[in-house]
Amino acid sequence: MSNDILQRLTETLEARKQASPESSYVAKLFSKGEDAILKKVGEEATEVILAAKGGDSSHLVYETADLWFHCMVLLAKHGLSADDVLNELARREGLSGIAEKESRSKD
Ligand SMILES: N=c1c2ncn([C@@H]3O[C@H](COP(=O)(O)OP(=O)(O)OP(=O)(O)O)[C@@H](O)[C@H]3O)c2ncn1[C@@H]1O[C@H](COP(=O)(O)O)[C@@H](O)[C@H]1O
Repeated sequence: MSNDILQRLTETLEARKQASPESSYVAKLFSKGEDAILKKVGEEATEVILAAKGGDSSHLVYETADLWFHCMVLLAKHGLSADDVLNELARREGLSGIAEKESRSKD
């Protein structure tokens, strides 16, 4: 799995912060402020649930991409990026490894 797309998208989102609102979808969303971004995250999360219930796997992937994308816009708004989330997941993986080793050593 490659994180290149996340890196490129992160750079694009950062660049959109300086762009004029009418120039692009992301620039317009940034200009509307955090509540507009949060609204999109909420809508896309609902669409993911409906897609999962609908049983069409390609639709589920499509809606999940929309949700991940809007979460990345939200992270960018807060000066964060996908890297911060990946680091948190890596940290948890490390923790779960430690917990697993601890439980094995007790056996
Ligand atoms: N990955 C995405 C991406 N995923 C989803 N979307 C947009 O998110 C919106 C999804 O919302 P909806 O499904 O509700 O559709 P909508 O009715 O058009 O949305 P609203 O106008 O109601 O907000 C659509 O307008 C999609 O085009 C995205 N827009 C942009 N990107 C990436 O962001 C980059 C920068 O985008 P621009 O700012 O448009 O250049 C692009 O190069 C892409 O890589």
